[in-house]
This record gives sequence, structure tokens and C-alpha cells, in this order.
Amino acid sequence: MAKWRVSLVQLDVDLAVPPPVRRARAAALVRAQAGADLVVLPELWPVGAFAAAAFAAAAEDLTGPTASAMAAAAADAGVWLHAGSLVEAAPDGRRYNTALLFGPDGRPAARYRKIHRFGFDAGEARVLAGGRDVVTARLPALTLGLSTCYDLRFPELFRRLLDAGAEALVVTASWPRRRLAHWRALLCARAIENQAYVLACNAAGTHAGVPQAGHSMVVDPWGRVVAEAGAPAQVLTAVLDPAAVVRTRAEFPVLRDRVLDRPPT
Ligand SMILES: NC(=O)CCC(=O)C(=O)O
Repeated sequence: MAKWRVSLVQLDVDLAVPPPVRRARAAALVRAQAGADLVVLPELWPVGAFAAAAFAAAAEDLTGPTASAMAAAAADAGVWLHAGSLVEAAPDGRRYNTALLFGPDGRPAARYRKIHRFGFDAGEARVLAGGRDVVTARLPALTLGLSTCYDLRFPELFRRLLDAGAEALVVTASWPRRRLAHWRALLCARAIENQAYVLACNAAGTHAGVPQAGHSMVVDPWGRVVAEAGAPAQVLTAVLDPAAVVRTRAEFPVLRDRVLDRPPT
């Protein structure tokens, strides 16, 4: 089975830079990944995940400027693009934290509305609606399971993704520096317990007064960190071997020993 080249584009979410300029920079970085198979961007990079006061004004529909720019960049680069997430102004009148996946032809391939909203009684938990659907997407080499940032703390979502066929778990994020230790531990745990690749793209820089952790990571199905970024903006690349998922699950078949919440066979 062919190897998969992934690029995690750890963007600096600098809200002093006007949105059209940030959009153009993100699109240019995606185009520069031509030759990769899959490119991933961070959560809510068009608005800043901790800038909840700006969410209403920044909400876009799925044909708006961010989605259009990302679709064009995916097509120009000929890559699968997980474009991170944006604040979606949905047809039901609600706003969601919505992640978008485009195919190499620039066409929408999947949409995931973040299920677990962060902030307790503030931030996105207050101003956005939560999604309900567990979303996987079949790519030529691997089935992706989609998740967004705070979702990482809820292993039951990842079990559902596993049961829906996920072999690589994408985590688009805006995870603060203060909880970097949680980020690293939870990413490895999700990889180990589901025997899946984890592709985690975080934000860099500081926005709304919250320093971001960076440290985007690729973890293999055995739980080994294959690649890890530092704190500043950078593009992290790695090569995935889809056969490693099958091999790990066959050689160390813990998933076979599940007792609770076993999927029907
Ligand atoms: N954007 C987020 O969901 C932040 C999550 C977070 O900071 C945490 O779980 O810790």
C-alpha cells in the first residue's frame, strides 16, 4: 500500500494581521505543500479560537471567503486538505465550530461540527452550538476520523471513530501552552488505545491573550511520536504507512478483547 505524505501547517494565529491577508498566507502555505497527499490546518485560524467575542461577526457560510480560498488552494496543490475549522453561519440559524475537508479537486469531501465545546460557561461553549455527528472520510489510503481540539479529552468520541473505520485520527486544534503536557499525553493515548495514527495540527503564537502550545504532532499506531513541531509557526511533515495500522492491530490485537461497548459484528 502506498505511503502517505502529510503536512501539518502550524499557523501563527495573529489577529493583528487582517483576515484577507491571513487567508492569503494560509492558502499560499497550502499551495506550497504540492506533492503531499494530505495537508492539515489548525482550529479556527480565521478568527482565533479564544476570540469568542468576534465569532458572530466572523461567521461564514460554507461557500464564504475561507471555504472558497481553501477549496481553490487544495485544487491548485492537488492535495487532500483538512482546512482546520471556521465559525459556520449555518442554514439552521446557529453557529458551529466547523471543520472542512476538501478533495484534491477542490470539492468538499466532509464537514465536521465540533461536538464538545470548550469554555465551561464562557467562550465557544456559550456562543456556538455543538455538533452531533461523528464524521469519518475515506481517502485513497486511509480512513480519517475527524475531531477538534477539546474533543481530545473525550475518548468515547474516538472509540466511535474507530468503530466507524478510522485508521488516522485528525485533531485540528488551538490548544494553549499552559496545558501542553495534557496535549502530548492525550494524543499518544488516543493513538495507543485505538491503534491508529494521530495527526494533530495546533495553532502557534498568541491571540486573545492566550499563548498557544504549537507542538503539532504525528503519532503512529504504536504510540511513537513520529514528528513533533516546536512552539513557533512551522510546517511539520511526516510519511505514514497505512499498512502499519493493519500490522499493529494484527500483531497486538487488544481491540479484539473489548468487552464493554463492543460494536456489533
Ligand atoms: N480550543 C479548544 O478546544 C481548547 C481546549 C483546551 O484548551 C483544553 O482542552 O485544555
